[in-house]
This record gives sequence, structure tokens and C-alpha cells, in this order.
Amino acid sequence: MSNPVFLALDLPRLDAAKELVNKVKAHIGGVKLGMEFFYAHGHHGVHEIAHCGLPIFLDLKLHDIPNTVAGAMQAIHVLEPAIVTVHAGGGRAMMEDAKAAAAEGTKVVGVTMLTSLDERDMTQTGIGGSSHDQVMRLAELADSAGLDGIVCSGHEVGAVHKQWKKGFFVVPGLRPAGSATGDQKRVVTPRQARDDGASVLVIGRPISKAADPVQAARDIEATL
Ligand SMILES: O=c1ccn([C@@H]2O[C@H](COP(=O)(O)O)[C@@H](O)[C@H]2O)c(=O)[nH]1
Repeated sequence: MSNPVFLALDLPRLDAAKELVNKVKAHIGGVKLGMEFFYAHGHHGVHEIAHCGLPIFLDLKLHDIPNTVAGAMQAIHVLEPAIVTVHAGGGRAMMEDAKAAAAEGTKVVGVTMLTSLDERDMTQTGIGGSSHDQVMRLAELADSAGLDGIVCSGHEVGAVHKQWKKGFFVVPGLRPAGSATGDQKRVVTPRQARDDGASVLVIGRPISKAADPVQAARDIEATL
């Protein structure tokens, strides 16, 4: 099995991001570029990181009216991303149009409930019920809209995997045992997420902020 770890490159400087990827690339399976990176470095930055030869995951979390999201999807064809995210909360029509507009070969996955949220946060935003139910509901909607899979936490991935056998599941909010959780609230270890059916393990700060990022990536790889 190829390495499921995608390194989240949430770094403001392009030179530092390139240096980090080149250092750890033997111990990861892909690179995830999110809003911080894309807003700062755009298409040029993505092309620069793509030189490392690993698959690129554009975590842009698109969330707008269907026509706008479809246009954004078309605008990133040229970057040939392996994976792109949209917010499942954008609704069925938005997800259908996002998938239809994506380049062939790009997996489109729907963000269900951010791993930085818990049920108290959900209540504050007017969503009742459990995080489990919220993720299951949005997973079903994403599946019926034709998406390839979803983003969820390791708390839910086992249940979603049972319900959506062919789904592609991206799991962030991962922390090696004993490491700081920071702003993440629904957290499991990389091994736990993999055992429960995650297709991609998104890991950022446990590697990028480690005193020795190569050793940190190697240690995570050894647990899988
Ligand atoms: O629910 C979500 C969706 C996306 N993310 C992204 O994953 C990484 C996690 O970084 P860490 O440093 O390992 O916490 C980050 O880029 C988020 O934007 C997420 O955490 N949760």
C-alpha cells in the first residue's frame, strides 16, 4: 500500500515550504495545499511544489453558489490536482456542479464537519444533534451528489466507511499519541484513522512544527 500521509503545508513562505517537502518527501505520499498557501502563492506556488513529484491535494474548501464553484473548479484544471475539497454544506446542486466541472482524474471530496469543531460549536451555529449524525447526513448527501468521498474526523470515519464502501475518505485532525492537539477538537492517531478506513491521512503541524520534521514523518510512517 502506498503511503497515505499527505503533508499539510500551512506555511507562509514558499522557499520554506519547498525546503520542507524536499526534506520529508521520502516519508509522505502527497502534499496538501490549503487556503494559506494558495492565497499567498497561487498557481505559481502550486507548480513549484508539484516539482517534488508527489500528488497535490488542493484543500480550497469551495463554498459558494453552484455557478461560482463550477467556475473555480474549471480555473484549477491546469493544476491537475489529485484531490479538491468543497464544503458539503454548500448543498446538493453545488456538489453536483463541482464534480461535473472538475478535471477527469481529480477526486472531489466534501468537507462535512471541521475537525476543529465539537457539538457545542455546532449548537452555537444552530445545528442540533451529534457530530456523528451531522457527518453521516452530509456523507449521504455527498454520495448522492456524485462526489468521490468526504472529509471527516477519525471519530466518524469507521461508521461512514461501513455505510459508503467505495467512498474516498480524507481524515485530518491527526495526532501521534501524546502530541499537542492545538485547535483540533476531534482527534485520533494516524494509525487509528487508517485502521478505521481512512484513504488519506492529513498531517500538518506534527511534522511541519517538529524540531526534526524528517524524524517526525519517519516516526509516523513507522506506526502505519
Ligand atoms: O476538518 C478539517 C478539514 C481540513 N483540515 C486541514 O487539515 C490540516 C490539519 O493540520 P494540522 O496541523 O495537522 O492540524 C490543516 O491544513 C487544516 O486546514 C482540518 O484540520 N480539518
